[in-house]
Amino acid sequence: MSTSTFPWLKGHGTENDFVLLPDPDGTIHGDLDAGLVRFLCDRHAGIGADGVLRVIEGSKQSYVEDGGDWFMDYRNADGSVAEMCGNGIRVFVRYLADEGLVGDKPVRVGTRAGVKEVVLNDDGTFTADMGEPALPRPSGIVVEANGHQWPALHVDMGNPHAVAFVDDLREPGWLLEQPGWSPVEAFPDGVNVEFVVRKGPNEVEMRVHERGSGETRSCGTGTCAVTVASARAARQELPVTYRVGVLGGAVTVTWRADNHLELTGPAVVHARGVFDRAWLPA
Ligand SMILES: N[C@@H](CCC[C@H](N)C(=O)O)C(=O)O
Repeated sequence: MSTSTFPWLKGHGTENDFVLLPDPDGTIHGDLDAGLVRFLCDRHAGIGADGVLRVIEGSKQSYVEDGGDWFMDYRNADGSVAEMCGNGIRVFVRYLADEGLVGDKPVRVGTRAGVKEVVLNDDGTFTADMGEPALPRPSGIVVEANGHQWPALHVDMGNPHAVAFVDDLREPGWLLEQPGWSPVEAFPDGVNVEFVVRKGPNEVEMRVHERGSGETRSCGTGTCAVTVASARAARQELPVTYRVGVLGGAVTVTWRADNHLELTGPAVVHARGVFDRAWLPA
């Protein structure tokens, strides 16, 4: 049964920002209403965020078989469900660590894309084992924005990405709408689109239009997809490490010899409050 007031926190990872909803027993929010998510993420009428991270004990959720120690119930700003969030998972563990809810061991975070292990590093950053990438369609994808088209690589990080190389990050123009893609059947559930420029042998910069959230200042799963596309394009051997610059900062991604992607970056929680459902529009 949902309560009339509930706690919330706000955090970000390289300025990809989230409202966190602690719900350890899964009883505060039931199945989390999409309308509530949209309201909380609204930057003018709500709190404002790219997405919502609901925090449930792994054994108290019923979305996946193995919910890990803690399950990250991720929702995009438009209320849709996504499988995984690479910046969100670091913010999620930042919250758990701040609250003393985890010890020194790697935290097993359950997601709809499987359990991911996250560690807190001595320098305050977090490293997430993001698992193996999949390349369902190694060629033939085209993405389109503002009348321009680019060939793109489909990289699946548990959620879908299309990575396109550009000469200049201004080339795609304003990303106010979801970029188009072809063939349409490649992404039946939509896609996150990354535009990338190479800055050096192991350094790239990117912009991203996220499915369900619009253009954001960073996307962790996107930085992994971009690393895969960049290393493949340069025919680099594994392991390989990239610095990936995003609008909100930079992260480090290592594509390990065992084919796992490891994402390292900052995560902060910077505000908290109590929300009253009576404030929701009728
Ligand atoms: N910002 C996230 C990705 C969030 C989900 C994405 N919009 C989707 O729908 O797949 C990240 O940091 O990975």
